Amino acid sequence: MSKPELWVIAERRLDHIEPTTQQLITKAKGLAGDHFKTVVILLEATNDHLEDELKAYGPDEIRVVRDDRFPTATDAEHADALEQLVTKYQPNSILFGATITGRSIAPRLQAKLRTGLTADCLDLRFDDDTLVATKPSYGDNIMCEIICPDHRPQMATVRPNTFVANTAEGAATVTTDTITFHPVDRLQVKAATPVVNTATTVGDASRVVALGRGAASAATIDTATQLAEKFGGRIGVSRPLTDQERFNHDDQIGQSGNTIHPELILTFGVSGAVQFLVGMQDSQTIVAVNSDKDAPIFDVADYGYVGDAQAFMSALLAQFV
Ligand SMILES: Cc1cc2nc3c(=O)[nH]c(=O)nc-3n(C[C@H](O)[C@H](O)[C@H](O)COP(=O)(O)OP(=O)(O)OC[C@H]3O[C@@H](n4cnc5c(N)ncnc54)[C@H](O)[C@@H]3O)c2cc1C
Repeated sequence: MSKPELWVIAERRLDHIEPTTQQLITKAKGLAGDHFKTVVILLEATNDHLEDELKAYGPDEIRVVRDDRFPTATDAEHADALEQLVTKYQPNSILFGATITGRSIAPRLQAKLRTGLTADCLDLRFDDDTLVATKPSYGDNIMCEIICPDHRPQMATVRPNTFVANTAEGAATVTTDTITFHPVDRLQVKAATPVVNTATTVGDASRVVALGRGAASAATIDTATQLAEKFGGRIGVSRPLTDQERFNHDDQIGQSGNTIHPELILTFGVSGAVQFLVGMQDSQTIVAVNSDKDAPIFDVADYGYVGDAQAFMSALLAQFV
């Protein structure tokens, strides 16, 4: 019999919390309602205080386990520690970020617990106490809702940036717990060298100029680039444009690209296929320019203009001179 606890497994990135953790806390609080307690599980070194980066997001409890081996522990050692906590507390459900680390630890834990794990989810909801996890399936062509009716805990990994992190009222209780650290000798982390990655993806930008097949000429892309510079934003593209040499997967918005929530997105010549919309429809303000008045992008747009992308861009750019 599981307890009504919904867990988020906190992930460390260098000396900070990986932002997907905060996004998952906000989502978990929304899912929990009055029925579940949201608990963040944090494995950290004795002198770490990563819980300080989590409190503001308002989980009911942050359960901390401290051991100086955690920062360099292997994924197998993390999974072993988590198994001990799950056995002790019997949570109803556990959420991980679908990051490289989350994708490695979650299935190890799932195999130990002999339960179900839905990977790379794009949405979550509860049907009573059954977690309904939505994920793209069959070559990403359909969205499947997957449940694990017979086993607990229910587990899911969630794609980064699928949900927005919001700070919340209420003080989280911080508790400490212990486990027995079982070293996995056949695998040892000898050193950890941070990879300095200065590359950004469209997911990092707060303002985005998004181009689709109706705005794909070299001249239009040049105008869009100037516009993005004026806005202090970044170019993003629909999938067809990743065929062009100047764009790649880091620039792609959508189901098989990046999920983004910028404060402003201007879309030009994008039809609004569901695979594109799922990656940007939660943007704060959406402006759409399309020559087809019936294009589905207008269904999600706050402001729409029916007409030529290049003409609109040039007119907008002229306002900055
Ligand atoms: C498994 C799978 C995963 C996918 N993942 C993604 C994904 O992550 N991201 C993604 O984007 N797509 C994805 N797709 C593809 C998606 O289905 C669409 O084909 C794609 O989004 C269409 O891109 P588009 O809107 O640029 O092009 P189109 O659908 O061809 O639309 C072009 C638009 O431009 C308008 N237009 C034409 N000329 C002008 C002009 N001069 N001025 C203004 N407007 C003009 C047209 O009216 C039209 O609406 C995926 C598909 C599959 C099957």
